[in-house]
Amino acid sequence: MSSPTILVTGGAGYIGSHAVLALQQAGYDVLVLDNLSNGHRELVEQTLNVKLIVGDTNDRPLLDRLFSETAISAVMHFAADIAVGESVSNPAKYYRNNVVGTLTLLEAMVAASIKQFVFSSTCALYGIPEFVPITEEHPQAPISPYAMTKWMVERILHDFDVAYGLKSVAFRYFNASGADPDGRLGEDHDPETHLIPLVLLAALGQQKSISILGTDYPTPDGTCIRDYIHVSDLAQAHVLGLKYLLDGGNSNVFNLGNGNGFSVREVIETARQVTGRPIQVIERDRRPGDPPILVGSSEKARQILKWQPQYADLRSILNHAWQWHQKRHAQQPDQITSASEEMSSPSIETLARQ
Ligand SMILES: NC(=O)c1ccc[n+]([C@@H]2O[C@H](COP(=O)([O-])OP(=O)(O)OC[C@H]3O[C@@H](n4cnc5c(N)ncnc54)[C@H](O)[C@@H]3O)[C@@H](O)[C@H]2O)c1
Ligand SMILES: O=c1ccn([C@@H]2O[C@H](COP(=O)(O)OP(=O)(O)O[C@H]3O[C@H](CO)[C@H](O)[C@H](O)[C@H]3O)[C@@H](O)[C@H]2O)c(=O)[nH]1
Repeated sequence: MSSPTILVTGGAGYIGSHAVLALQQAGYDVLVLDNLSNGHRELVEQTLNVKLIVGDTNDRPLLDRLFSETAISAVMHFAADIAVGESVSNPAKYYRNNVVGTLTLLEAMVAASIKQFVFSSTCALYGIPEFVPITEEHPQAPISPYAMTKWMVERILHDFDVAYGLKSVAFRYFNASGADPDGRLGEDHDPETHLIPLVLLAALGQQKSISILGTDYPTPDGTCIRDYIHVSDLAQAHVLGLKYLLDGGNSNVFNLGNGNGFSVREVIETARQVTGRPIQVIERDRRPGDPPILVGSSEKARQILKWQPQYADLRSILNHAWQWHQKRHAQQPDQITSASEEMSSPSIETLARQ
């Protein structure tokens, strides 16, 4: 019997490419659909050796053709625009790509009778937490258009189950980070907005400094606290979520985090220790749309999916990311644009502790 074929949208991106690798290792056949707006062709075609269809989730005729030509068992949907700050200044882009694009994909799936869907949601839909660690029952109150797009898709998924029997698992990730422990894949966005890669780029000398975006949050050191989750652990959860659906599981939502919060300052300090390099810091104003603290409980995923993260400590996350960044920038010594470099001028400037 041949293996089920899984369509991975956004498989040329950061988390999607790690999921493709995990799916391959679990014995699935994989097909990637990616418009390469933020992804990497060579990652799919060379590193992962998987067929890439360069196309858009908004392209319904393409999706219809794809679903009629290939027997797809399930869809794993990573394709989206992902920058919280940009979603505040350009919400139209986010509602179109993340909501309309997903709706188009779901309608094509229903038309083709493909009934299993794994979705990249976000902990950002909880908004400013009323309690931590955040469980799946925590009230939802998104504070950015990005988070609102994920909230809307989760509502659509609920209604598509009731009306069309489409079964879904939505994973609400906390902060995806780290890189494949064997160094094959990593985080490669341009412009880069995420803290950990930007800190490591500063350690590498690819960025002059790292900006701390807000030092007046109601947290012990004034900087935002996040729950960093290793991308390979996320990928493993997706394989388990897929199996759960293919085994006949009902639609469900799961948090994916480690339950430990680290402040921006703590991440930078740990990065100094892991890399052994000085990292210069500039303190700037807050970035719009950032909740002060996001830390999650993933007990539900552990119990129902039997998910067991392998790399739960921040040092492993930073270490794997550091290995990958060193390799990546040794090959291509280019300069990555940091989204925060284009933001407001610094309020205070501090040189890093060495
Ligand atoms: N990175 C995180 O910490 C995080 C946290 C929570 C949720 N997520 C979600 O996880 C998913 C993947 O995030 P990532 O960090 O890997 O992002 P990424 O930008 O690296 O990957 C997204 C991929 O989707 C592709 N894409 C975008 N729009 C598309 C479209 N309309 N059609 C086809 N391809 C399209 C891009 O080219 C890119 O390769 C996203 O849905 C994101 O919202 C990420
Ligand atoms: O140069 C930077 C970049 C980020 N930060 C801070 O570091 C923390 C983490 O920021 P990231 O951009 O790395 O991650 P986010 O928490 O904003 O976003 C991630 O988690 C979100 C959920 O909160 C979304 O799902 C989003 O897609 C995903 O990238 C935030 O407090 C942010 O303000 C800085 O201080 N300096």
